[in-house]
Amino acid sequence: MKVINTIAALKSLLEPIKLAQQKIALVPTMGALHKGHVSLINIAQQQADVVVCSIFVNPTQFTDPKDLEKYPRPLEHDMKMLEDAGCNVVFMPSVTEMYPRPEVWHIDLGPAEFLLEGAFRKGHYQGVTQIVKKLFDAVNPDIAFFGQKDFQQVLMIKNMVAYFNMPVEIVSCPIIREEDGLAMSSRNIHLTAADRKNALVLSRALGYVQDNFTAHSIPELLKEAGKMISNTPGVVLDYFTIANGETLLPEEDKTHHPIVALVAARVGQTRLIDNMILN
Ligand SMILES: Nc1ncnc2c1ncn2[C@@H]1O[C@H](COP(=O)(O)OP(=O)(O)OP(=O)(O)O)[C@@H](O)[C@H]1O
Ligand SMILES: CC(C)(CO)[C@@H](O)C(=O)[O-]
Ligand code: BAL
Repeated sequence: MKVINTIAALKSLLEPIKLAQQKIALVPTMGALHKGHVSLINIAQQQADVVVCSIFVNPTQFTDPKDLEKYPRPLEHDMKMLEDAGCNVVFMPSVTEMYPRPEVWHIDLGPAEFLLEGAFRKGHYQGVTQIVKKLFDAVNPDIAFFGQKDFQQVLMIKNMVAYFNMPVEIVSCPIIREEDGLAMSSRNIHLTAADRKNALVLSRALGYVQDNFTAHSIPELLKEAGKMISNTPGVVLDYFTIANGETLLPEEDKTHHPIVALVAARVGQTRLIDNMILN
């Protein structure tokens, strides 16, 4: 496994591979790797010749400075996970490597930018697309893999790729969960034992909605899920919605496809997100 810290070194490693017409995959991450990230690498390995994983805690997508400051950075653990997963290249740049000078970034990501996560983390998707564009320019991948856990992020990245007309295929990969259903997330490390128990209500409420999607109306499903969450101590709901999977607007027509239930909540001091596709 090669560990690379600069764009120049990355380009000189990857350009001959690209010229030899080998397929290059990119798995962008912010580190603190878990089985969810490994699953993205494993899916990438099935579809490409060379897998590059980037680890970069991107400051421009954080809207809460405390969230950025306490973001976990367990470097040795990450290197071992990537080595064990058989990752070919790790790209781990510094902040100045990615942002050598002040820059203005703003692109039109469509109206869904301002909904859900975009409403609670203002400017978040400008920061995400800014760094993903830089990573795509540095790696020049044929294909890039993202988790469905960040459902809105995948939509925003697809919109960014369309905006710049970039020749990169974007693949959304299934959510990997703990045995009891909690979606794996780097931020789960911040949960206390009580939070960890309370956090289960998120996947349970989503599971309830998924299991009962044909039997009940959307307002009934939302009411029941809302009740489940508000009856759980220590959980403060930001949103629970049943939405059109393309516009992210609340969906009323059950025949539309895809429909997705999305949730975000603060569990103790930790903000978690999760979702399930319903049809
Ligand atoms: N449980 C999961 N299953 C599948 N993919 C995941 C999972 N968790 C994260 N990913 C994906 O891994 C990629 C890198 O995510 P990131 O490094 O932010 O990890 P994270 O666990 O989502 O952390 P965070 O606490 O920031 O939400 C993203 O495309 C994300 O959607
Ligand atoms: C895509 C990403 C690596 C960009 O910083 C980040 O938003 C993430 O980890 O999901
Ligand atoms: N996994 C999405 C990145 C973030 O929360 O900033």
